[in-house]
Amino acid sequence: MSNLSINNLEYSYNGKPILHDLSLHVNDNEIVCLLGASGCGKTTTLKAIAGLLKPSKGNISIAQVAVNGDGLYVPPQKRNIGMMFQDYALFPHLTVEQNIAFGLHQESTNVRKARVKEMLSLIKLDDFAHRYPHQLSGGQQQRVAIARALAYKPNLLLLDEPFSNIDHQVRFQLIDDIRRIIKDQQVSAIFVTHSKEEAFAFADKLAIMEEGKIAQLGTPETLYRKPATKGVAAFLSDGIFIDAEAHSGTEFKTDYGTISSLEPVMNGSGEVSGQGCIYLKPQYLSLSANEQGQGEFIASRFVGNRYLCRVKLGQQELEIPCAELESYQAGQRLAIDVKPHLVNYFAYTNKN
Ligand SMILES: Nc1ncnc2c1ncn2[C@@H]1O[C@H](COP(=O)(O)OP(=O)(O)OP(=O)(O)O)[C@@H](O)[C@H]1O
Repeated sequence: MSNLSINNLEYSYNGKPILHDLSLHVNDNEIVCLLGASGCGKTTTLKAIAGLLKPSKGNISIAQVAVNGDGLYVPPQKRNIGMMFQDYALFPHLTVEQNIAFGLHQESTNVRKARVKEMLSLIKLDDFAHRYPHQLSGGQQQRVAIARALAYKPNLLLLDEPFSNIDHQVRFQLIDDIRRIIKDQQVSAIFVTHSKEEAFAFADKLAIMEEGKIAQLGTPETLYRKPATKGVAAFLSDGIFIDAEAHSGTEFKTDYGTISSLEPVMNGSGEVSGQGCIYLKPQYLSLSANEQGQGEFIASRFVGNRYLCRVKLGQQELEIPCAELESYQAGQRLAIDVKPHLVNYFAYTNKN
């Protein structure tokens, strides 16, 4: 069942449309990550859900209760939403347990104490109840922040870049911890990040925003394998687009030879055909020295477990993984071999 339901939302800043016909549905106990280019409207969407701004059109309901739409506007404090923002700092003059208890002032002392104890145990900081925020690491502070956001049992949790100030070495452990905490509390969450790695590690589904609306919502694997738009493909991977003519859903003629798809690429009326482009992902490409080759070697770099060879193809450049350091010279011609894979093909229309 949908915990959050947003339909046809519109919002403009000073007459400039930011959210445009945006619809999004988040199921019970589901973590959805909003991803998209800087400035595409992710934070604006969170603010609209939280009630921090009023959309000009559309409707929002949380836990099946309408909070926006048809002239209705429920203020933030009545939406029962938990928030955890990058700069949503803990109160410095309150201890850990006082921070967690902050939203529980309407509860009896006994309920408050029990809930704080439960939350402290959930975030594994039982022995830190009397510490102040400055006596905690960044990761511990974020665990307290999540406990504070969850303490009053919100219907929905909003997280805006909660891990961006956390050291890279401990970030993915913290992501695992906070995901476990959210799942334990059976709450739905919307999470905004700039990092694809964080999104893949934290979310059940990704919602990619483009031009003020959701371009595609689905599991990370589905979006990666079958991106619905060129924007989604380019956002999730580091490939390039090349022209292609679809002879069938499995055979595509390109300047780099015929590329085969392991599964037929379909559109609404069957297998695709005609002119379009293919999104070439580096992991399906291999290089070999060849004076007639269409690629030009630029340089390679070591990235820990492999090398990346930077190659120029026509006017575009991309980095292709190589297991070993190749002794190519700058400017050397290289042949590009494309392994059969699930091809991402986009038909050309009048628009593109
Ligand atoms: N208070 C404001 N007044 C005017 N324009 C604003 C305001 N807040 C945001 N904007 C504009 O609205 C657009 C969307 O901003 P928003 O913060 O939602 O983007 P975002 O996707 O979260 O970006 P980022 O990834 O950089 O954080 C941007 O072009 C931004 O400049």
